[in-house]
Amino acid sequence: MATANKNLSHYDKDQLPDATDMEIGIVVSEWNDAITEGLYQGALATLLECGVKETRITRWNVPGSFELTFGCKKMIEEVGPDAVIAIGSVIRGETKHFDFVCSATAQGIKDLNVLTDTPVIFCVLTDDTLQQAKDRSGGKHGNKGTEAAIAAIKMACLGT
Ligand SMILES: Nc1c(NC[C@H](O)[C@H](O)[C@H](O)CO)[nH]c(=O)[nH]c1=O
Ligand SMILES: CC(=O)[C@@H](O)COP(=O)(O)O
Repeated sequence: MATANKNLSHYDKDQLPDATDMEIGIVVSEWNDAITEGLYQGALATLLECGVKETRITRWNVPGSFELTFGCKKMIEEVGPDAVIAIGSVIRGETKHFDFVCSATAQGIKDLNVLTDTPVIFCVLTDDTLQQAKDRSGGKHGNKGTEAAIAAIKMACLGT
């Protein structure tokens, strides 16, 4: 289902696991920060609404989405959260750089999910236009940050 047919911010809090004792890490890319800040605010608000304590949410910034993999890896090693949310916004430019950044970031985050025992949530928008990014970070299609926070809560206690 395309995002255009689904509100990214829709969820039923009563259907979620108890998140009151969870430790959540959030690594935020500074590229397109107007977008990534919107994603971060969506994720933060949802985590707090679902009972995660603000003192147990750790935020680190990295320069761009390509650095999210290293930032999440370092967060896992040094903080040891129950889950990490990787937040980025990649917007297509004139060259193929978009394709390489998106692919490397997605593969790197996938690799962390395979190689570590900590779930890393892919909250990276990969848009052709700024408007598409705005629509998915608190706009008409909701906020992928909300979706990512819900995924983090669910994955943090998977199998327990
Ligand atoms: N163009 C975008 C980038 N580019 C920067 C890379 O992510 C990386 O920081 C650089 O190549 C140095 O390693 N990053 C984004 O997050 N979004 C973009 O639109
Ligand atoms: C995703 C990017 O790296 C891109 O925004 C850079 O723009 P350009 O391809 O015009 O150099």
